[in-house]
Amino acid sequence: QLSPNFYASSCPNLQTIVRNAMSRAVNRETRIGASILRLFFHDCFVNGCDGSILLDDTATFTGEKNAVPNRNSARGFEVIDTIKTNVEAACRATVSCADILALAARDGVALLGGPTWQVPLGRRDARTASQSAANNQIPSPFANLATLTSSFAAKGLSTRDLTALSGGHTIGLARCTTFRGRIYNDTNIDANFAATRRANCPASGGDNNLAPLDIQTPTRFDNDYFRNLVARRGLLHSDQELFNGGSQDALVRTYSNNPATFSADFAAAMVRMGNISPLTGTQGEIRRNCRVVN
Ligand code: HEM
Ligand SMILES: [Ca+2]
Ligand SMILES: [Ca+2]
Repeated sequence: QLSPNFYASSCPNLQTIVRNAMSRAVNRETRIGASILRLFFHDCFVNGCDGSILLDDTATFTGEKNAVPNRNSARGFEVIDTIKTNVEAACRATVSCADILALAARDGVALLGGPTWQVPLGRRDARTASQSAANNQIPSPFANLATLTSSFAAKGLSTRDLTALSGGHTIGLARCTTFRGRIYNDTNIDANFAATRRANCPASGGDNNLAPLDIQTPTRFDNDYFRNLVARRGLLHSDQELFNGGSQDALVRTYSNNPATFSADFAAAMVRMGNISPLTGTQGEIRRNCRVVN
């Protein structure tokens, strides 16, 4: 029951406000488009797209920011704060943080050269968060294809959605700790690529050293992620699971040869991910500050 026109009369300039702020943020740091896209994924996979990931921990409230997949990793919260401030100035107490995140993720992708799509709107913000759900329901970079498939199925997403959405790894960076096992132990990896990555990710130490998820075009939203997988240059173990002799090999090849198919599937899958159990109507609230419940 979300609709792209949800704020058409209550906040007619919403999309322009979000787009302008994202444009400034991406110009300042291209990685921010990637970071915001990931925030949206990590929001939607934990009790739906309800802005839960945006809530700060306090003495009496345990949020999701310190869950294992997010701690020292999730970033871009200041940009969401800026957008929220601008949106509140134009349309007080009207637009949810969950919807702002959905629009910002779409705009980040488009600003880095990727597809665009209409974002269904009308989500409301959670008054709760779940660190344990974040730990248990956000997929691990060490997972195999069967586990990734079931993580996505648990959210109503298909294996085709899994593969298309994993194409989000065409932008952004990962810490050594998330891919060390792959570059030292996996055998389904290009030897030169593994050597290149080991140079800045030692067998011990350097846990926070960064490497691009897409070695070719880390700041461009294109289909190079899939070309890398075919060349056995996936950075995460979970990435290469999509092209390792299993059910997704053919689709990875299709995306690697046909950027338009990837773009269309990615956009459609982003809408489906954005539909994961939203709060609507009188559920939840319109948070005034994305970091705290009203
Ligand atoms: C399929 C299961 C997935 C796994 C196991 C996974 C895992 C990871 C890991 C481990 C990182 C690096 C985090 C760090 O080192 O701090 C990362 C980064 C990233 N992920 Fe995923 N991810 C998955 C799916 C997705 C999806 C569906 C999207 C979006 C559609 C996405 C978008 C991103 C982006 C853009 C980054 C880079 C963020 C930045 O540079 O700040 N990922 N992912
Ligand atoms: Ca959530
Ligand atoms: Ca790329």
